Amino acid sequence: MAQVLQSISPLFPEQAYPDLMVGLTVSDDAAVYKITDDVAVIQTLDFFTPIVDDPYDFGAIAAANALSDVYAMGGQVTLAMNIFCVPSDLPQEIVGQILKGGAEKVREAGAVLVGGHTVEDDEPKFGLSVMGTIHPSKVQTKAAVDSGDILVLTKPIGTGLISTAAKRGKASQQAITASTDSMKKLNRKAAEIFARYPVKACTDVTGYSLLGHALEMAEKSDVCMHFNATQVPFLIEAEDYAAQGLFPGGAKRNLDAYRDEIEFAPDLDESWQRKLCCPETSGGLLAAVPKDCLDALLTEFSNSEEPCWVVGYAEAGAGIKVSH
Ligand SMILES: Nc1ncnc2c1ncn2[C@@H]1O[C@H](COP(=O)(O)OP(=O)(O)OP(=O)(O)O)[C@@H](O)[C@H]1O
Ligand SMILES: [Mg+2]
Repeated sequence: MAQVLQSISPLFPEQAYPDLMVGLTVSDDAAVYKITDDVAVIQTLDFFTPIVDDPYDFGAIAAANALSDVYAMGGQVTLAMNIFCVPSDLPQEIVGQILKGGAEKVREAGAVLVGGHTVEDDEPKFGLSVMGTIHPSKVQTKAAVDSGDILVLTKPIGTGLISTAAKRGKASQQAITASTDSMKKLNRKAAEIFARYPVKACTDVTGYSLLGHALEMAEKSDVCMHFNATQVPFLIEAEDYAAQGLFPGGAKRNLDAYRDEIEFAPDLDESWQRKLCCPETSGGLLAAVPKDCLDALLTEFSNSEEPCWVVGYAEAGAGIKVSH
């Protein structure tokens, strides 16, 4: 996609839009446009096909996922609009449940749903267009990781493994519930805590996987991001499903795409490598935290009963290194 976008980004040269802080050329989790010296708007949209059976949960997950890109930029959400593709024979009850799941998530985020657009389609698709706000000096990007920063992650990974196991009838109800709850969880509180500290670099972990999104940050920031594999948190039973080979197709695709830029320790076998490159849905925030505020930040996460794991650090160099 990045290559295709290069063909349209010259139509909008940066110098012609001095108030555009993040757009096509920079490319990040969301676009950011400065309105005044104190306020910038954040704009993003996301939608996808059902990834769970329950229509309410699907709506809630799609909404949490769409809202997440505003949180990844460090902002708060203000307005949301539904994007809805509906098969003509989908029962009204299911249509209503998808919309309700999304709307209740928008309200939980403190935003207001103000409209949307619906088209008929063979396969249902749902998501949101979201507007948020942020102080221009507080914008967090993928390009601002500094050597010496500590890498933290706010949700366990493994949603792709559990979804694949569920599709093949191999996942426990406990694992399916844990994964659904994780995907429905807003990144709001985590983003609010990051915003109280000098955190400049953040993204959310989604389809390109933990290491894929980290690689984007490493490349844009000109640093090497070093992960300790055993510090990476996994959802319950996700690693068991990996041991059974229940990887989604995207795990190998991601790994093949990034293999040249990732140096794995020799004892991290193909299964480990795929686990860390497995696509996630509505994952947590991956942030780079300056070392001198790490303890205070972790204490605040702990006091707020919000999870946050230290998973690595940034150092001089390039690409990704993963040790055991
Ligand atoms: N069709 C498109 N036209 C213009 N820009 C696009 C298009 N598709 C993606 N982009 C831009 O490419 C960048 C990456 O998009 P993507 O949706 O993969 O974002 P992400 O934040 O990495 O993933 P996620 O939305 O799952 O968190 C974003 O800046 C997005 O606005
Ligand atoms: Mg994102």
